[in-house]
Amino acid sequence: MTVSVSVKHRFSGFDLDVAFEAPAGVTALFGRSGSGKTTVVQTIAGLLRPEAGQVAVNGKTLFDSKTGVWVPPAKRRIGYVFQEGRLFPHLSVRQNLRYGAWFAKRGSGTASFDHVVEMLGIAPLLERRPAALSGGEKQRVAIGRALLSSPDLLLMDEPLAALDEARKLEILPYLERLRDETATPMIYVSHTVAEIARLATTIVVLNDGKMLRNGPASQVLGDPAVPFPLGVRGAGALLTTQVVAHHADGLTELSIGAGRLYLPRINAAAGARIRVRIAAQDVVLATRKPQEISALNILEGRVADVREGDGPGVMVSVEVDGQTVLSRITRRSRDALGLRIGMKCYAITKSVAVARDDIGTSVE
Ligand SMILES: Nc1ncnc2c1ncn2[C@@H]1O[C@H](COP(=O)(O)OP(=O)(O)OP(=O)(O)O)[C@@H](O)[C@H]1O
Repeated sequence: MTVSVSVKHRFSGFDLDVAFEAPAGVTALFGRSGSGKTTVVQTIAGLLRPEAGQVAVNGKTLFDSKTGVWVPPAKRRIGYVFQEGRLFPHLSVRQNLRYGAWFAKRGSGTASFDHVVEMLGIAPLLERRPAALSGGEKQRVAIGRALLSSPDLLLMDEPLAALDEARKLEILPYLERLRDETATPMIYVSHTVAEIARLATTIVVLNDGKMLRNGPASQVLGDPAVPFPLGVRGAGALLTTQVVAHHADGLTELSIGAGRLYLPRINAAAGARIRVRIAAQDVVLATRKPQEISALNILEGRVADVREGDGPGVMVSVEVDGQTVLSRITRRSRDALGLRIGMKCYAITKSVAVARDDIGTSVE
């Protein structure tokens, strides 16, 4: 199942020109406010007819400016989840969900009501009206309703933007399950790097209507050239690790090759694959293995890249067992350490520096 998008459109003062393929899994459209994310999603949904280009889902052409093909939105078999759930207020949760199922072609429905309800944890809510749900619960119901229409593609436009931090953390595991347990490809819009790092299989970075990068999540987030247009504070590499053990002092031990990470307890069984995003600004570098230091995470690697930005900082890529850790340090520190590509070095972070919402599950 792939989604192929190539669209050009002009608003006064804004030129959109974007082309990408979204393979199975979650493709995140990522970029600053006004970069064109929603406009792209609207062209896929059929809510905006672009001036030129093509949109195809699973080989089926939905729009082609050359041949004049234009499938109207209601016929596209695309589920759309907006910032706020937009549930029917006069219907119960069960009826809202049934409304989604009603749209599924008879016999073509791949999503079973019970499975969707279980996966999103909404069984206790079925008889309630939307007014009696929290923001996070409403979003879970909205996602369930979209899934039950058995769409070929699920579009989610900042589905967590209206939620506070606690609600976001509550809903992210459900979205991870959705990614891992359904075959429905998803296009997920966000400008929050932590959300993208948790969920994305593929990342498309947009900037001012143009595509800046497109590739597997760990590659894009680990690319030192990407963070600058997005703001250095958001920079951080994505690591795939494996749970080794849970320790009595409340720490979970994760492996990354021969290296070890110790993080505050993670709720996952030994052997589980866990995604961890480590913010570049939280990584300290040393050229000799530090002794008598409180930071628990000391990963041995090699300098793979050193990139200067406009300010006093540089972004250093450290290769650790085939994966990349990014570290943002000053030029002064780079010079003091004499960092050069190929040099052995140690990437150090505190266990408590890794935020809860930067730890997810991973199946790749
Ligand atoms: N109907 C419209 N008419 C004119 N300009 C528009 C229209 N819709 C969007 N734009 C402009 O297109 C640009 C991209 O908007 P878009 O909503 O796609 O950005 P976005 O990346 O989704 O932003 P945000 O994260 O703030 O939602 C903006 O400059 C916006 O003002």
